[in-house]
Amino acid sequence: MAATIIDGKAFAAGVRGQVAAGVAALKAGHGIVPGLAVVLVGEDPASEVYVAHKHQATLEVGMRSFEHKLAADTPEADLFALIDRLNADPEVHGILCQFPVPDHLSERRTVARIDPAKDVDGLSVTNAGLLATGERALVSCTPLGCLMLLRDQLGSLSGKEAVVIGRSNLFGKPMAQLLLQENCTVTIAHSRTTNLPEVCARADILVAAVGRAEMVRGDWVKPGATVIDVGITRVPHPQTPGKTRLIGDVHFESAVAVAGAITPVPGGVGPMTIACLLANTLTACCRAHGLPEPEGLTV
Ligand SMILES: NC(=O)C1=CN([C@@H]2O[C@H](COP(=O)(O)OP(=O)(O)OC[C@H]3O[C@@H](n4cnc5c(N)ncnc54)[C@H](OP(=O)(O)O)[C@@H]3O)[C@@H](O)[C@H]2O)C=CC1
Ligand SMILES: Nc1nc(=O)c2c([nH]1)NC[C@@H]1CN(c3ccc(C(=O)N[C@@H](CCC(=O)O)C(=O)O)cc3)C=[N+]21
Repeated sequence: MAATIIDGKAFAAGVRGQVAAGVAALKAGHGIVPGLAVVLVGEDPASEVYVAHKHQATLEVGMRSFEHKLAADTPEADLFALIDRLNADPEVHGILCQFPVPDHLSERRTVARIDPAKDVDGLSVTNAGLLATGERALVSCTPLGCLMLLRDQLGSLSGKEAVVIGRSNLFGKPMAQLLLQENCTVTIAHSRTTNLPEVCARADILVAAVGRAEMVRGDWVKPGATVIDVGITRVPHPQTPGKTRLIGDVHFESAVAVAGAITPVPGGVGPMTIACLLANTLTACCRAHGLPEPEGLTV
């Protein structure tokens, strides 16, 4: 039987609808408008596209969007002065600094400068620690989005074998923490893992976040498994010169024949990342004002 193709685009539209309802309720009940600030340093074209998407999506759910584009040679002190202003600004409830940043800046130091209560990427040591100890955190958007898709697809995840390929702070580690919290038996694989195909073949839930196009083949997938493809590689479009297309970490054609359910690229995890960024901004805003958080948008 062919796999279910998980429609992340449609699911994300539902999440954005819930966020919009929460924003409307905050406005009507309390006169509060959640605000998201996105900081982009330098002129990476891919990052500019994402930042434009985020800006549009933020406005569509009724939030304020503050875009800050800084020159590629911006000194760290200037970036930090901006972050300090955003930390202190009561109209800003979420702050995201788009990565990668130019080489003279440090992602670690940049994240550390952001107030953890406004860290809607969930990257700060505080939020990572809260997640790891099972306390209320702001959770990195992409893992949060993947968990929403998995719960929708599978219901309870308890007792399932989960394999996450990739161990980054932005995705792999928080994804593994969330799956552990859901009572999965979690394996984290990475570039030094031996026998990766065998490790993957154990997985009831296989999550790939590597950044290597079509690395995961159908014969690595356990029959009936749920496959979540996080990877995004941009390649030249085969037919249209000057255009690009996106490729996931999973070889879709071979995996779809074996899996029980699978996310496509594009239209799978990517749209959930942006929807969860908005959800996190609403959550941060509610917490900042001591108001109850909307159901279903946090873990
Ligand atoms: N759809 C979305 O919304 C998002 C998509 N992404 C995409 O997800 C992918 C991963 O992102 P991110 O986590 O930030 O990337 P990183 O580059 O930070 O991490 C990649 C991970 O993959 C591991 N890896 C590399 N090569 C192999 C290999 N041959 N076999 C097994 N593991 C390997 C690395 O291992 P090691 O630690 O040993 O080096 C590392 O842990 C990228 O394609 C990115 O574009 C990211 C965020 C959001
Ligand atoms: N601080 C920080 N936080 C991030 O979360 C972060 C980041 N930096 N840097 C880059 C990566 C990548 N990322 C994506 C977001 C949305 C899509 C997305 O919307 N993808 C659509 C397609 C978009 C298109 O067509 O270009 C899809 O997969 O269907 C993809 C990737 C967030 N990232």
